[in-house]
Amino acid sequence: MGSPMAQNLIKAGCDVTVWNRTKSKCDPFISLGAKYRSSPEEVAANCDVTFAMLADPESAIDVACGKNGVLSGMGPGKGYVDISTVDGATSKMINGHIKATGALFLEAPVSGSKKPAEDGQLIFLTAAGDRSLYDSVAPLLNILGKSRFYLGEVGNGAAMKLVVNMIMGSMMASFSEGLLLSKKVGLDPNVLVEVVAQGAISAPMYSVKGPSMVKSHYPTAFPLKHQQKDLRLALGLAESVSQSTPIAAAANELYKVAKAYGLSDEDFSAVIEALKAKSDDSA
Ligand SMILES: NC(=O)C1=CN([C@@H]2O[C@H](COP(=O)(O)OP(=O)(O)OC[C@H]3O[C@@H](n4cnc5c(N)ncnc54)[C@H](OP(=O)(O)O)[C@@H]3O)[C@@H](O)[C@H]2O)C=CC1
Ligand SMILES: O=CCCC(=O)O
Repeated sequence: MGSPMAQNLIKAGCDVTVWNRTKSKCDPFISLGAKYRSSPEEVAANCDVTFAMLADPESAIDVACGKNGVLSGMGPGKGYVDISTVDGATSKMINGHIKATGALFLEAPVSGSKKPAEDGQLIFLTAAGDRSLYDSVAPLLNILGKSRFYLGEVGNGAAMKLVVNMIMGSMMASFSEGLLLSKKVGLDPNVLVEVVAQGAISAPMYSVKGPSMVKSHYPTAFPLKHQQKDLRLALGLAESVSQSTPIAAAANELYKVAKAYGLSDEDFSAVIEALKAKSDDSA
């Protein structure tokens, strides 16, 4: 996700500096004119605003607060925008450390996957205690996304993102059950995809991913391991307020099974494979 976003900023004429743990992934951007720095600290020290797009809470904390991390390069007049999908506690912790340097922090997870990222059509779910950074990076968010919601206190953006992805993970698990059931009772799952697309439960996700799921193809847009991470974090959020989420809990178990089958880096629609395996077990 970080790659298409960086590319869009470069194409828009922004002065971009990049860093990634696996350096080779920076090479295409260096060819496009971006500068390269050898650590998150160096990036932060040399830029007014630093964007981060990282896998999970652990990597977000490590890159922000670890050795040669963003914190060491932060200070007054600078801003840090974390786009990674993390939990509210992680976001608040990073916010606290960034603010202590005199810099500003914006939590800005996104809805929308690889294609919307390439097309600059992401939906930003932003939240920060300090609105001035939100206002100053608005032109950059407008390059990367088609809409943005300012949600107030840090933690609200993470919570919104987790609720959205909790729904998405359950929807995909349910759709997978429907595809397999239709096939088992002698229906054509391709026709099911068409029927669903015409009615009240239509969703771009079903129309885009359904045809390839029928062919057992799962080209990765949103890695399954990240969907399971988001369900796990959403269940933690629900528990923190004693909200019952039995559907999401069941979906999470299915994604865990899919991970155990080695599907972590496939698209999250590969969760259907876990159901196929379960059906085979009980046959
Ligand atoms: N894909 C999608 O459709 C969407 C994803 N998201 C969220 O965005 C984030 C990124 O997703 P995506 O780009 O798909 O994921 P990827 O797994 O493709 O990329 C993860 C990035 O995190 C880096 N990383 C992982 N662990 C560490 C670490 N310990 N230290 C430093 N860097 C690390 C990786 O570096 P390296 O290249 O070295 O492995 C890579 O740059 C996730 O939080 C995901 O939930 C949000 C919206 C949509
Ligand atoms: O976090 C990933 C979301 C993927 C999407 O919104 O299509």
